[in-house]
Amino acid sequence: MNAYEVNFDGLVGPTHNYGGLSFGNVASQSNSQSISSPKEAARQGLAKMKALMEMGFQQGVLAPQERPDVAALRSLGFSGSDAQVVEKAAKTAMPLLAACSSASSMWTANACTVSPGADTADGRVHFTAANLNCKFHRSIEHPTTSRILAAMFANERHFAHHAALPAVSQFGDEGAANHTRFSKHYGEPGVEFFVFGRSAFDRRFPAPQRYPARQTLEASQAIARLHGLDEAGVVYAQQNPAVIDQGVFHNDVIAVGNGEVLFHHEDAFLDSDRVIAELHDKLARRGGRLTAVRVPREAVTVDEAVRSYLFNSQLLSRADGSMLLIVPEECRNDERVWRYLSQLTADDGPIREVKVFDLKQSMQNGGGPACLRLRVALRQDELDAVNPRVLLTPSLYDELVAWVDAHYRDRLVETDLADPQLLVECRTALDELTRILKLGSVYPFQID
Ligand SMILES: NCCC[C@H](NC(=O)CCC(=O)O)C(=O)O
Repeated sequence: MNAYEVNFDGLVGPTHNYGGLSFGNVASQSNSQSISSPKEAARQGLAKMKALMEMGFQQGVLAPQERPDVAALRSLGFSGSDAQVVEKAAKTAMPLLAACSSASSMWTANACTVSPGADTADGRVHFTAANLNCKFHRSIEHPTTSRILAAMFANERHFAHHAALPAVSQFGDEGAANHTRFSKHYGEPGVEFFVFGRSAFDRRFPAPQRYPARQTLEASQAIARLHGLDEAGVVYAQQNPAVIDQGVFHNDVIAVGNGEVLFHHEDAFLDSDRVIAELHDKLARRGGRLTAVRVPREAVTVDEAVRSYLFNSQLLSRADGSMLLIVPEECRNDERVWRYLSQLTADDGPIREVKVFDLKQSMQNGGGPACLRLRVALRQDELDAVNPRVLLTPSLYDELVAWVDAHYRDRLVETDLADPQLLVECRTALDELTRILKLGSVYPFQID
């Protein structure tokens, strides 16, 4: 039976702005208070989705969230009508309003962790929503994320959904950004690779000193248990704490894997040789042959990787078995990174082509091509069970562009978040979107 990797890209929400909310994420911190364009951001994301669809890849869409999150503000003590809640928060606690207004759910690599049916004990595709509890503005995403995933993958025979892990930092979980899967073919058992930043319960593991490690070993282990993964098909690795301290807040800022290929910086992991050897052995027992493309620091420094987002790329398998790398424009603007990429595709390795996309609006908040997509490997029968309206087609693309143009602002700054009209605009847009994508009622304003 055929099997595919389907990329579900996050549709950027109408409140996309630069709140400077993510300590440890260099782009988010340095672009704080810049002027954003929600419309341009959404269009840039849609252009990438369309391009992949036109290249023949399976492409899906994941809906944004209701923002400002009035329910979250109410839980923090703001009261009155919805408009009053927003006004009071703006007057007395602007940082909280900004946090409750972030469009951060666009980075769907952080929506959940997914294990394909070929890897799990019951043969179903398993999803665990990420609690994202390192940052308040992201910790409020998972209840709606769970409802949206349930509406997209609404078939109990094929899909199993798990609620987010306990909402404490000891089980800090950032979803697929710290998870990669290797396999010879998408429909066959593979090796799931979990990369964590620290251990919460075992003091023998080192930890970063400057910036937080968002993902814990214990969270990754819990997900492997929930999904019913076989130890023979699981590898855990600790991210190098030194690179977290240089701004690598998720593993997908320093490594990306697909099929039988791992593309990574030489400083990405602690005990790198052991990690690669274990991946190699476990994949070999699944009938695959790992190729690790290791980028030396002489070619690209960690700092250059963080600024260009070289590794926050999409590594895609083409029909002929070779691979294509989707990188952000920032890679072409960096002379050394671009030189490295030119050499990479000229060499005899698995990566034969590089395509560049302008994702500046998202990049300025630290979200590149890989952050913007959730990968779900599906066999044909599982793909047939997905809500068909969330799979991109030329006509859905046209509909979504028209929807963005009708509802999104061209420009947004922090003071605009205080405008109660923004909430009305957001709800009107999302109400229409749930009809376009046939999601049913998934937003708090639709169900409360
Ligand atoms: N995978 C990419 C995630 C980027 C995301 N940035 C943010 O939330 C920045 C939002 C702001 O600063 O407005 C994060 O750090 O989790």
